[in-house]
Amino acid sequence: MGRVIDARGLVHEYPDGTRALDDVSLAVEAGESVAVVGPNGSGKSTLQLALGGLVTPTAGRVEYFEETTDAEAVRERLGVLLQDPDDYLFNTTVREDIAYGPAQLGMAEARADERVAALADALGLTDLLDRPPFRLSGGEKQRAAVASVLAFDPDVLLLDEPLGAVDAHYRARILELLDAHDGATVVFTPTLDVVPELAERVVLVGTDGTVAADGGVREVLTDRALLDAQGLRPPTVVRLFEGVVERAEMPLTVAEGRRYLREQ
Ligand SMILES: Nc1ncnc2c1ncn2[C@@H]1O[C@H](COP(=O)(O)OP(=O)(O)OP(=O)(O)O)[C@@H](O)[C@H]1O
Repeated sequence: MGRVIDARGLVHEYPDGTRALDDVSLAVEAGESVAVVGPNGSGKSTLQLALGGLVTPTAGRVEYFEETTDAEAVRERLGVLLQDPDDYLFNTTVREDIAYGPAQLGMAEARADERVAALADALGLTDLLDRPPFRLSGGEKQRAAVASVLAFDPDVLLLDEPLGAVDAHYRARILELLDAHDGATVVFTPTLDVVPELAERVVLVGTDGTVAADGGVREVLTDRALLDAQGLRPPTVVRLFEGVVERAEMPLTVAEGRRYLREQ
């Protein structure tokens, strides 16, 4: 599939003059998993909206699948999850919400039912399928929104804070689902602790709306000066081992930290 997303020189200014993105370029290859991080208000959500074709940037352009710069032409291949789950859940029941994408794509009913059941099972929604979405808790809504995006099997997932409201159990489930989502390309906006669980690459959007860093997870998340300059803290595990372990050996996840300690 090659290059799935090729964003060049994105600038976005909201009508009130706020410049949310300033010359952001980002190329994402098929199968890559990229975490977009940055302080509050740096432009992460705006970047996801621009990548998803849901805002038209003031300048710059996004090319999809080396084919087109028209997001609408590839809409069914883009799975976009915005920050607020209420933007997705508008049907009468959770089941209809999850089945909505597959129905829009004309997926055969039996296959769509299967997908709804499998996702509901994986995300603990089976007993909630007949409920109206507005009667769900915050975490349940977020799980339902993630299910509704995964249901139609998009080639690229643009997920703005998909894990914010979910507890540790379902966070792990969602990460497993994303990891298993065959060949999908994922651009997601997680908290720093979660980044090494899924991403290989980190794009750090700075307070000024520019790309402050774009590199490997280890390179970016162990760069204290870089993170300090943006008011960010390294993941908890990195803070624990900072000054004790060289950057090149630094455990990035709890599992890696445990392994390191066992080997001492
Ligand atoms: N509709 C809007 N009108 C004007 N300014 C906006 C609008 N939406 C966002 N902004 C501004 O654009 C900048 C980037 O916002 P954005 O929501 O993209 O940041 P973010 O990195 O996702 O933040 P957070 O971590 O708080 O979710 C901020 O200064 C924000 O105040």
